[in-house]
Amino acid sequence: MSSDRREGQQETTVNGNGAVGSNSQPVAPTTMRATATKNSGQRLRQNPNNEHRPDSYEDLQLDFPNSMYSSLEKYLPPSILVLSREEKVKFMTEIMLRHLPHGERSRAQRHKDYRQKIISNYQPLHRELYTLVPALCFVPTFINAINEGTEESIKSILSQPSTGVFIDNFEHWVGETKFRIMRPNTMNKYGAVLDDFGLDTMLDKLMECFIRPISKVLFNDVGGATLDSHHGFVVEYGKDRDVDLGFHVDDSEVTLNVCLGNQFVGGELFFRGTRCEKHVNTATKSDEIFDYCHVPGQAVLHRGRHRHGARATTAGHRVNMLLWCRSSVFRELKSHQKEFSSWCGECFCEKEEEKGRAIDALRKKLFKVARVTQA
Ligand SMILES: O=C(O)CCC(=O)C(=O)O
Ligand SMILES: [Fe+2]
Repeated sequence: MSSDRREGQQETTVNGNGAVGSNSQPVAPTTMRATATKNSGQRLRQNPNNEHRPDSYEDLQLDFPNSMYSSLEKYLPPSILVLSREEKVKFMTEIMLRHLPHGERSRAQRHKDYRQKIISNYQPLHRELYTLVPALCFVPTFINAINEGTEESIKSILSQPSTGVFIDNFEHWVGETKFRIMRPNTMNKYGAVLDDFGLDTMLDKLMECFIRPISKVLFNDVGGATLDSHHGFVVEYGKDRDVDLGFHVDDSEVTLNVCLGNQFVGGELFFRGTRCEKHVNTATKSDEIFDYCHVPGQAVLHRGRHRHGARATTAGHRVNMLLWCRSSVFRELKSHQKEFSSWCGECFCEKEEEKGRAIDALRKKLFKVARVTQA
């Protein structure tokens, strides 16, 4: 099976822990280093200033994930904290850039240029999609449940359909201008990275305001409560498009998969149990087999490490939007702790077997003691 299937072609990005991200987030240009600001001699604080309330950077098109700027702000020296938001951005970008290895910096530069080219040439058909207006995108019951934010309210809407996003316009533009776009992954020859088309701020909001509250309840064990970056893209299947998608795990903690349409036959998702890196190729247990038929307008939310694939779309045209949500906190913790995979079906079984063996050994020991005392 294909594990972390995008690894081969990821644009490496820093996502807080130095962990590899995919090509979701643009990163800073190398030239910014050469044009270092007058503040570049300043150093970060050793400890965060937890009293400080960071600025919001959500509305800006930034070189690193927006949430990283808010987090880093607590470490700014007092003389920088008083500067304008733009100056703080410049200072923090320089710092983050300094921590990128050289090869990644030039790759980052190319990706930034690539995005800039798209943004300055592409005319969005539905500009309203670039700001997430909940009332236009979701049914009221969904919004109410998120606002309530309880386990009960979240669970009550899990089978509710959520509305789609129009993406056909991208492909039309790509066809007309013959612009060579980067595909979302190595397995899909069709589809597009939504973040490259300027939708990253909107998708960040979707993740923070809607996916994170749900994941906090459902997938807390894989960092659902701390999702802080994403990779958003669309995939297309059918005649003259991709046919199916092999068995794989995603480079995400939580994946949102929304079926946008249109009419199609086939394309079912098949799930085969959640696995950590060590157990990704182990056998499937019968209770882990789950097949799901896509329905336009409906979304599936699953752990990224839940092994899955998509069967052939045998007729029509299927378009799905994927939002791979990641948690830098979870990845950081995982890299330091061995016992960090309670969510892996195989680790769980190994633990249960171990427990069984320990109980067996204890029983035998007690039995022996009882026999000795009886004799
Ligand atoms: O085609 C689908 O619905 C699944 C897509 C998917 O699993 C992915 O892109 O990671
Ligand atoms: Fe996937």
